[in-house]
Amino acid sequence: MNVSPLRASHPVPASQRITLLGTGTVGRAFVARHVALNARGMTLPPLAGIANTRGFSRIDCDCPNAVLNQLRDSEAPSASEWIADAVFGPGDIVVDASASDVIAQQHAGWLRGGAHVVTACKLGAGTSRVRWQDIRDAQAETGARYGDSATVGAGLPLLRTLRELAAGGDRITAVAGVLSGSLAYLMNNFDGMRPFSSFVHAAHAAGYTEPDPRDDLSGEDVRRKVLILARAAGLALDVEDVQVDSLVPLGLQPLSRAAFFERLPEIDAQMRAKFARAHKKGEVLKHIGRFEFLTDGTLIARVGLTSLPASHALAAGAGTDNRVAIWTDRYCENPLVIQGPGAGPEVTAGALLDDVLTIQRHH
Ligand SMILES: NC(=O)C1=CN([C@@H]2O[C@H](COP(=O)(O)OP(=O)(O)OC[C@H]3O[C@@H](n4cnc5c(N)ncnc54)[C@H](OP(=O)(O)O)[C@@H]3O)[C@@H](O)[C@H]2O)C=CC1
Ligand SMILES: N[C@@H](CC=O)C(=O)O
Repeated sequence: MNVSPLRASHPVPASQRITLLGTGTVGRAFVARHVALNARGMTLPPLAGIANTRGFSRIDCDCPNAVLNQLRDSEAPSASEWIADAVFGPGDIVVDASASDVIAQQHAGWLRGGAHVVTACKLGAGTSRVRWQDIRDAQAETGARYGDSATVGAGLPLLRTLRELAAGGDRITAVAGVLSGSLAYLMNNFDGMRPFSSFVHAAHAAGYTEPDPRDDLSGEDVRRKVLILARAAGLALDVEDVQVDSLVPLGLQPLSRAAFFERLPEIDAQMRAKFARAHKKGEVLKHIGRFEFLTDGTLIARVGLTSLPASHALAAGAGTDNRVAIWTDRYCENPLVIQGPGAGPEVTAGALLDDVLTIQRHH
Protein backbone atom coordinates (compact mmCIF):
# COMPACT_ATOMS: atom_id res chain seq x y z
CA MET A 1 0.00 0.00 0.00
CA ASN A 2 1.35 3.41 -0.90
CA VAL A 3 0.33 6.02 1.63
CA SER A 4 1.65 9.33 0.43
CA PRO A 5 2.68 11.94 2.99
CA LEU A 6 0.55 14.86 3.98
CA ARG A 7 0.35 17.64 1.44
CA ALA A 8 2.61 20.18 3.11
CA SER A 9 1.25 23.09 1.03
CA HIS A 10 -2.20 22.70 2.53
CA PRO A 11 -3.21 25.97 4.24
CA VAL A 12 -3.54 26.12 8.03
CA PRO A 13 -7.24 25.44 8.73
CA ALA A 14 -9.28 28.10 10.51
CA SER A 15 -10.61 25.40 12.78
CA GLN A 16 -8.93 22.22 13.77
CA ARG A 17 -10.39 19.01 12.35
CA ILE A 18 -10.03 15.32 13.18
CA THR A 19 -9.38 12.56 10.67
CA LEU A 20 -9.94 9.09 12.15
CA LEU A 21 -8.04 6.12 10.71
CA GLY A 22 -9.75 2.85 11.65
CA THR A 23 -13.39 1.90 12.02
CA GLY A 24 -12.82 -1.22 14.14
CA THR A 25 -13.28 -1.80 17.85
CA VAL A 26 -11.41 1.30 18.99
CA GLY A 27 -12.40 3.55 16.05
CA ARG A 28 -16.09 2.89 16.66
CA ALA A 29 -15.73 3.63 20.39
CA PHE A 30 -13.88 6.84 19.51
CA VAL A 31 -16.77 8.05 17.35
CA ALA A 32 -19.30 7.07 20.03
CA ARG A 33 -17.39 9.07 22.67
CA HIS A 34 -16.96 12.04 20.31
CA VAL A 35 -20.73 12.09 19.73
CA ALA A 36 -21.46 11.68 23.46
CA LEU A 37 -19.10 14.50 24.52
CA ASN A 38 -20.59 16.79 21.86
CA ALA A 39 -24.06 15.98 23.13
CA ARG A 40 -22.91 16.99 26.61
CA GLY A 41 -22.01 20.40 25.22
CA MET A 42 -18.23 19.99 25.16
CA THR A 43 -16.41 21.83 22.42
CA LEU A 44 -14.36 19.39 20.36
CA PRO A 45 -12.63 19.60 17.00
CA PRO A 46 -15.12 18.23 14.46
CA LEU A 47 -14.67 14.81 12.89
CA ALA A 48 -13.99 15.74 9.27
CA GLY A 49 -13.19 12.33 7.82
CA ILE A 50 -12.92 8.62 8.54
CA ALA A 51 -10.82 6.00 6.75
CA ASN A 52 -10.40 2.25 6.84
CA THR A 53 -8.76 -0.11 4.36
CA ARG A 54 -11.77 0.28 2.08
CA GLY A 55 -11.63 4.00 1.61
CA PHE A 56 -12.05 7.48 3.03
CA SER A 57 -15.31 9.33 3.71
CA ARG A 58 -15.67 13.01 4.40
CA ILE A 59 -18.14 13.89 7.11
CA ASP A 60 -20.28 16.78 5.92
CA CYS A 61 -23.24 15.98 8.13
CA ASP A 62 -23.88 15.79 11.86
CA CYS A 63 -23.91 12.00 11.61
CA PRO A 64 -20.43 10.46 12.03
CA ASN A 65 -21.93 7.16 13.17
CA ALA A 66 -23.81 6.78 9.90
CA VAL A 67 -20.66 7.54 7.90
CA LEU A 68 -18.67 5.06 9.98
CA ASN A 69 -21.26 2.32 9.52
CA GLN A 70 -21.42 2.92 5.79
CA LEU A 71 -17.65 2.67 5.53
CA ARG A 72 -17.58 -0.49 7.67
CA ASP A 73 -20.17 -2.08 5.40
CA SER A 74 -18.54 -1.01 2.16
CA GLU A 75 -17.27 -3.59 -0.26
CA ALA A 76 -13.94 -4.23 -1.90
CA PRO A 77 -10.83 -2.93 -0.13
CA SER A 78 -9.16 -0.02 -1.86
CA ALA A 79 -6.47 0.54 0.72
CA SER A 80 -4.10 2.42 -1.55
CA GLU A 81 -6.69 4.99 -2.58
CA TRP A 82 -8.10 6.55 0.55
CA ILE A 83 -5.26 8.93 1.25
CA ALA A 84 -5.77 10.69 -2.07
CA ASP A 85 -9.17 11.83 -0.81
CA ALA A 86 -8.14 12.55 2.76
CA VAL A 87 -7.71 16.17 3.70
CA PHE A 88 -5.73 17.08 6.76
CA GLY A 89 -3.20 19.84 7.08
CA PRO A 90 -1.12 21.75 9.59
CA GLY A 91 -2.96 22.04 12.90
CA ASP A 92 -5.35 19.20 12.14
CA ILE A 93 -5.38 16.00 14.21
CA VAL A 94 -4.93 12.53 12.74
CA VAL A 95 -6.21 9.82 15.09
CA ASP A 96 -4.67 6.42 14.38
CA ALA A 97 -7.02 3.67 15.56
CA SER A 98 -5.53 1.10 13.23
CA ALA A 99 -2.98 -1.60 13.91
CA SER A 100 -1.28 -0.82 10.62
CA ASP A 101 2.48 -0.65 10.22
CA VAL A 102 1.98 1.18 6.92
CA ILE A 103 0.11 3.92 8.76
CA ALA A 104 2.62 4.01 11.63
CA GLN A 105 5.39 4.63 9.10
CA GLN A 106 3.58 7.87 8.19
CA HIS A 107 3.41 9.33 11.71
CA ALA A 108 6.68 11.25 11.41
CA GLY A 109 5.80 12.57 7.93
CA TRP A 110 2.44 13.84 9.12
CA LEU A 111 4.06 15.55 12.12
CA ARG A 112 6.61 17.12 9.74
CA GLY A 113 3.69 18.46 7.71
CA GLY A 114 2.39 20.14 10.88
CA ALA A 115 -0.51 17.79 11.67
CA HIS A 116 -0.80 16.43 15.20
CA VAL A 117 -0.96 12.65 15.58
CA VAL A 118 -2.92 10.89 18.33
CA THR A 119 -2.43 7.16 18.32
CA ALA A 120 -3.64 3.95 19.90
CA CYS A 121 -1.30 2.04 17.61
CA LYS A 122 2.05 1.23 19.21
CA LEU A 123 3.89 0.61 15.95
CA GLY A 124 5.06 4.24 15.75
CA ALA A 125 6.91 4.72 19.04
CA GLY A 126 7.07 1.07 20.14
CA THR A 127 9.13 -0.51 17.40
CA SER A 128 12.55 0.44 16.04
CA ARG A 129 14.60 3.13 17.72
CA VAL A 130 15.10 4.78 14.32
CA ARG A 131 11.35 5.18 13.77
CA TRP A 132 10.81 6.49 17.31
CA GLN A 133 13.67 8.97 16.92
CA ASP A 134 12.22 10.15 13.61
CA ILE A 135 8.89 10.86 15.35
CA ARG A 136 10.68 12.83 18.07
CA ASP A 137 12.71 14.80 15.54
CA ALA A 138 9.59 15.61 13.53
CA GLN A 139 7.83 16.91 16.67
CA ALA A 140 10.84 19.06 17.51
CA GLU A 141 10.99 20.47 13.96
CA THR A 142 7.36 21.62 13.72
CA GLY A 143 6.02 21.66 17.27
CA ALA A 144 3.27 19.25 16.25
CA ARG A 145 2.20 17.00 19.12
CA TYR A 146 2.22 13.21 19.39
CA GLY A 147 -0.53 11.92 21.67
CA ASP A 148 0.39 8.46 22.88
CA SER A 149 -1.63 8.06 26.13
CA ALA A 150 -3.62 5.17 24.68
CA THR A 151 -0.54 3.13 23.75
CA VAL A 152 0.33 1.96 27.28
CA GLY A 153 -2.24 1.14 29.94
CA ALA A 154 -5.03 2.34 27.62
CA GLY A 155 -4.74 5.81 29.11
CA LEU A 156 -3.67 5.01 32.69
CA PRO A 157 -1.35 7.80 33.91
CA LEU A 158 1.82 5.79 33.25
CA LEU A 159 3.62 7.64 30.47
CA ARG A 160 2.93 11.08 31.87
CA THR A 161 4.05 9.99 35.35
CA LEU A 162 7.35 8.67 33.99
CA ARG A 163 7.89 11.82 31.93
CA GLU A 164 7.15 14.08 34.89
CA LEU A 165 9.46 12.11 37.20
CA ALA A 166 12.25 12.21 34.62
CA ALA A 167 11.67 15.92 33.97
CA GLY A 168 11.89 16.47 37.74
CA GLY A 169 15.37 14.96 37.75
CA ASP A 170 14.51 11.52 39.10
CA ARG A 171 16.36 8.59 37.57
CA ILE A 172 13.98 5.77 36.73
CA THR A 173 15.73 2.64 37.98
CA ALA A 174 13.09 0.02 37.22
CA VAL A 175 9.57 -0.41 35.89
CA ALA A 176 7.81 -3.76 36.17
CA GLY A 177 4.28 -4.96 35.95
CA VAL A 178 1.27 -6.35 34.20
CA LEU A 179 1.18 -4.33 30.99
CA SER A 180 -1.31 -6.29 28.91
CA GLY A 181 -5.01 -5.94 29.58
CA SER A 182 -5.90 -9.04 27.61
CA LEU A 183 -3.25 -11.21 29.30
CA ALA A 184 -4.37 -9.83 32.67
CA TYR A 185 -7.93 -10.87 31.81
CA LEU A 186 -6.72 -14.32 30.72
CA MET A 187 -4.61 -14.94 33.83
CA ASN A 188 -7.26 -13.53 36.18
CA ASN A 189 -9.96 -15.79 34.74
CA PHE A 190 -8.18 -19.00 33.71
CA ASP A 191 -8.88 -21.58 36.40
CA GLY A 192 -6.93 -24.54 35.00
CA MET A 193 -10.15 -26.40 34.28
CA ARG A 194 -12.02 -24.62 31.50
CA PRO A 195 -9.94 -24.44 28.30
CA PHE A 196 -7.57 -21.48 28.11
CA SER A 197 -8.57 -21.04 24.45
CA SER A 198 -12.15 -20.26 25.47
CA PHE A 199 -10.88 -17.28 27.46
CA VAL A 200 -8.83 -16.10 24.48
CA HIS A 201 -12.03 -16.11 22.40
CA ALA A 202 -13.81 -14.15 25.15
CA ALA A 203 -10.99 -11.57 25.40
CA HIS A 204 -11.04 -11.13 21.63
CA ALA A 205 -14.82 -10.72 21.56
CA ALA A 206 -14.66 -8.13 24.35
CA GLY A 207 -12.16 -6.03 22.36
CA TYR A 208 -9.25 -6.54 24.78
CA THR A 209 -6.86 -8.30 22.40
CA GLU A 210 -5.04 -6.98 19.39
CA PRO A 211 -6.82 -7.67 16.09
CA ASP A 212 -4.62 -10.79 15.97
CA PRO A 213 -4.41 -12.19 19.56
CA ARG A 214 -1.01 -13.70 18.74
CA ASP A 215 0.36 -10.16 19.10
CA ASP A 216 -0.66 -10.40 22.77
CA LEU A 217 0.15 -14.07 23.42
CA SER A 218 3.57 -13.78 21.79
CA GLY A 219 4.51 -10.93 24.14
CA GLU A 220 5.12 -8.59 21.17
CA ASP A 221 2.44 -6.12 22.29
CA VAL A 222 4.07 -5.94 25.73
CA ARG A 223 7.53 -5.60 24.15
CA ARG A 224 6.20 -2.49 22.39
CA LYS A 225 4.83 -1.14 25.67
CA VAL A 226 8.13 -1.78 27.46
CA LEU A 227 9.93 0.14 24.69
CA ILE A 228 7.47 3.05 24.88
CA LEU A 229 7.75 3.18 28.69
CA ALA A 230 11.55 2.98 28.67
CA ARG A 231 11.78 5.72 26.04
CA ALA A 232 9.41 7.91 28.10
CA ALA A 233 11.80 7.36 31.01
CA GLY A 234 14.66 8.62 28.83
CA LEU A 235 16.17 5.22 27.99
CA ALA A 236 16.72 4.59 24.30
CA LEU A 237 16.10 0.83 24.29
CA ASP A 238 15.82 -0.95 20.95
CA VAL A 239 13.65 -3.91 19.93
CA GLU A 240 16.32 -6.58 20.40
CA ASP A 241 17.20 -5.27 23.88
CA VAL A 242 13.94 -6.74 25.19
CA GLN A 243 13.98 -10.49 25.78
CA VAL A 244 10.52 -11.93 25.09
CA ASP A 245 9.10 -15.37 25.91
CA SER A 246 6.16 -16.27 23.68
CA LEU A 247 3.09 -18.30 24.67
CA VAL A 248 2.19 -19.08 21.05
CA PRO A 249 2.99 -22.72 20.21
CA LEU A 250 5.42 -22.96 17.26
CA GLY A 251 2.85 -24.68 15.04
CA LEU A 252 0.41 -21.78 15.41
CA GLN A 253 2.87 -19.04 14.53
CA PRO A 254 2.90 -19.13 10.72
CA LEU A 255 -0.89 -19.57 10.25
CA SER A 256 -3.44 -17.14 8.88
CA ARG A 257 -5.56 -15.51 11.58
CA ALA A 258 -8.56 -17.71 10.71
CA ALA A 259 -6.48 -20.90 10.82
CA PHE A 260 -4.92 -19.78 14.11
CA PHE A 261 -8.37 -19.45 15.70
CA GLU A 262 -9.32 -22.92 14.43
CA ARG A 263 -6.26 -24.51 15.98
CA LEU A 264 -6.23 -22.34 19.12
CA PRO A 265 -7.16 -25.28 21.43
CA GLU A 266 -3.60 -26.54 20.80
CA ILE A 267 -2.50 -23.97 23.38
CA ASP A 268 -4.66 -25.51 26.12
CA ALA A 269 -2.41 -28.37 27.33
CA GLN A 270 0.63 -26.13 27.80
CA MET A 271 -1.39 -23.52 29.70
CA ARG A 272 -3.04 -26.16 31.91
CA ALA A 273 0.44 -27.48 32.83
CA LYS A 274 1.73 -23.98 33.65
CA PHE A 275 -1.33 -23.30 35.80
CA ALA A 276 -0.94 -26.62 37.65
CA ARG A 277 2.75 -25.97 38.42
CA ALA A 278 1.96 -22.51 39.83
CA HIS A 279 -1.08 -23.78 41.74
CA LYS A 280 1.00 -26.53 43.39
CA LYS A 281 3.33 -23.86 44.82
CA GLY A 282 0.35 -21.77 45.97
CA GLU A 283 1.20 -19.15 43.31
CA VAL A 284 -0.64 -17.33 40.52
CA LEU A 285 0.33 -16.80 36.87
CA LYS A 286 1.03 -13.20 35.81
CA HIS A 287 2.36 -11.83 32.54
CA ILE A 288 5.04 -9.29 33.40
CA GLY A 289 6.98 -6.75 31.35
CA ARG A 290 9.95 -5.04 32.97
CA PHE A 291 13.09 -3.06 32.52
CA GLU A 292 15.58 -2.47 35.29
CA PHE A 293 19.11 -1.42 36.03
CA LEU A 294 21.07 -4.20 37.72
CA THR A 295 23.50 -3.30 40.51
CA ASP A 296 26.40 -3.29 38.01
CA GLY A 297 24.55 -0.64 35.95
CA THR A 298 23.45 -2.97 33.16
CA LEU A 299 19.98 -2.23 31.80
CA ILE A 300 17.92 -5.35 31.14
CA ALA A 301 14.40 -5.75 29.76
CA ARG A 302 12.20 -8.87 29.79
CA VAL A 303 8.68 -9.93 28.92
CA GLY A 304 7.00 -13.21 29.82
CA LEU A 305 4.76 -15.31 32.01
CA THR A 306 5.85 -15.86 35.57
CA SER A 307 4.37 -17.41 38.66
CA LEU A 308 4.17 -15.21 41.75
CA PRO A 309 3.02 -15.69 45.35
CA ALA A 310 -0.49 -14.27 45.70
CA SER A 311 0.91 -11.75 48.20
CA HIS A 312 3.43 -10.34 45.67
CA ALA A 313 3.09 -6.61 44.89
CA LEU A 314 2.38 -7.34 41.21
CA ALA A 315 -0.07 -10.18 41.81
CA ALA A 316 -3.05 -7.98 42.75
CA GLY A 317 -5.64 -6.72 40.29
CA ALA A 318 -8.72 -8.10 38.60
CA GLY A 319 -10.29 -8.13 35.14
CA THR A 320 -8.09 -6.33 32.62
CA ASP A 321 -6.16 -4.45 35.30
CA ASN A 322 -2.66 -3.33 34.52
CA ARG A 323 -0.58 -3.00 37.67
CA VAL A 324 2.76 -1.31 37.28
CA ALA A 325 5.46 -0.56 39.85
CA ILE A 326 7.94 2.28 39.25
CA TRP A 327 11.23 2.61 41.15
CA THR A 328 13.10 5.90 41.01
CA ASP A 329 15.52 7.90 43.15
CA ARG A 330 12.64 9.07 45.31
CA TYR A 331 10.59 5.86 45.16
CA CYS A 332 13.49 3.58 45.98
CA GLU A 333 12.27 1.47 48.91
CA ASN A 334 8.61 1.12 48.07
CA PRO A 335 7.76 1.67 44.42
CA LEU A 336 5.07 3.96 43.09
CA VAL A 337 2.27 1.63 41.94
CA ILE A 338 -0.33 2.48 39.30
CA GLN A 339 -3.25 0.12 38.70
CA GLY A 340 -6.43 0.14 36.64
CA PRO A 341 -8.17 -1.26 33.55
CA GLY A 342 -5.58 -1.61 30.80
CA ALA A 343 -7.62 -2.61 27.75
CA GLY A 344 -11.03 -2.21 26.20
CA PRO A 345 -12.59 0.03 23.59
CA GLU A 346 -14.11 2.58 25.99
CA VAL A 347 -10.99 3.31 28.07
CA THR A 348 -8.87 3.42 24.92
CA ALA A 349 -11.25 5.81 23.18
CA GLY A 350 -11.27 7.94 26.33
CA ALA A 351 -7.47 8.16 26.22
CA LEU A 352 -7.53 9.16 22.54
CA LEU A 353 -10.09 11.90 23.16
CA ASP A 354 -8.12 13.12 26.20
CA ASP A 355 -5.10 13.60 23.92
CA VAL A 356 -7.25 15.35 21.31
CA LEU A 357 -8.57 17.74 23.98
CA THR A 358 -5.04 18.42 25.25
CA ILE A 359 -3.96 19.34 21.72
CA GLN A 360 -7.05 21.50 21.27
CA ARG A 361 -6.22 23.39 24.46
CA HIS A 362 -2.76 24.23 23.04
CA HIS A 363 -4.08 25.18 19.57
N1 LIG B 1 -8.42 -2.84 22.22
C1 LIG B 1 -7.75 -2.20 23.16
O1 LIG B 1 -8.02 -2.33 24.36
C2 LIG B 1 -6.64 -1.30 22.78
C3 LIG B 1 -6.22 -1.19 21.48
N2 LIG B 1 -5.19 -0.38 21.16
C4 LIG B 1 -4.79 -0.27 19.76
O2 LIG B 1 -5.86 0.21 18.98
C5 LIG B 1 -5.61 -0.14 17.63
C6 LIG B 1 -6.90 -0.60 16.97
O3 LIG B 1 -7.34 -1.79 17.57
P1 LIG B 1 -8.76 -2.40 17.16
O4 LIG B 1 -9.77 -1.33 17.03
O5 LIG B 1 -9.00 -3.53 18.09
O6 LIG B 1 -8.45 -3.00 15.71
P2 LIG B 1 -9.51 -3.45 14.59
O7 LIG B 1 -8.87 -4.53 13.81
O8 LIG B 1 -10.84 -3.68 15.19
O9 LIG B 1 -9.61 -2.16 13.66
C7 LIG B 1 -8.53 -1.68 12.93
C8 LIG B 1 -9.04 -0.71 11.90
O10 LIG B 1 -7.94 -0.16 11.21
C9 LIG B 1 -8.26 -0.11 9.84
N3 LIG B 1 -7.06 -0.09 9.02
C10 LIG B 1 -6.09 -1.04 8.90
N4 LIG B 1 -5.17 -0.65 8.00
C11 LIG B 1 -5.56 0.58 7.55
C12 LIG B 1 -5.05 1.47 6.60
N5 LIG B 1 -3.93 1.21 5.94
N6 LIG B 1 -5.71 2.63 6.37
C13 LIG B 1 -6.85 2.92 7.05
N7 LIG B 1 -7.40 2.10 7.96
C14 LIG B 1 -6.75 0.94 8.21
C15 LIG B 1 -9.09 -1.38 9.60
O11 LIG B 1 -9.79 -1.25 8.38
P3 LIG B 1 -10.83 -2.39 7.88
O12 LIG B 1 -12.03 -2.26 8.77
O13 LIG B 1 -11.13 -1.99 6.48
O14 LIG B 1 -10.11 -3.69 8.01
C16 LIG B 1 -9.95 -1.35 10.85
O15 LIG B 1 -11.09 -0.54 10.64
C17 LIG B 1 -4.50 -1.20 17.65
O16 LIG B 1 -3.29 -0.60 17.23
C18 LIG B 1 -4.40 -1.58 19.12
O17 LIG B 1 -3.11 -1.94 19.51
C19 LIG B 1 -4.53 0.37 22.09
C20 LIG B 1 -4.90 0.32 23.39
C21 LIG B 1 -5.96 -0.55 23.86
N1 LIG C 1 -4.14 -5.83 23.30
C1 LIG C 1 -3.76 -4.83 24.24
C2 LIG C 1 -4.71 -3.69 24.17
C3 LIG C 1 -4.15 -2.47 24.73
O1 LIG C 1 -3.06 -2.03 24.43
C4 LIG C 1 -3.75 -5.40 25.64
O2 LIG C 1 -4.20 -6.52 25.80
O3 LIG C 1 -3.28 -4.73 26.57
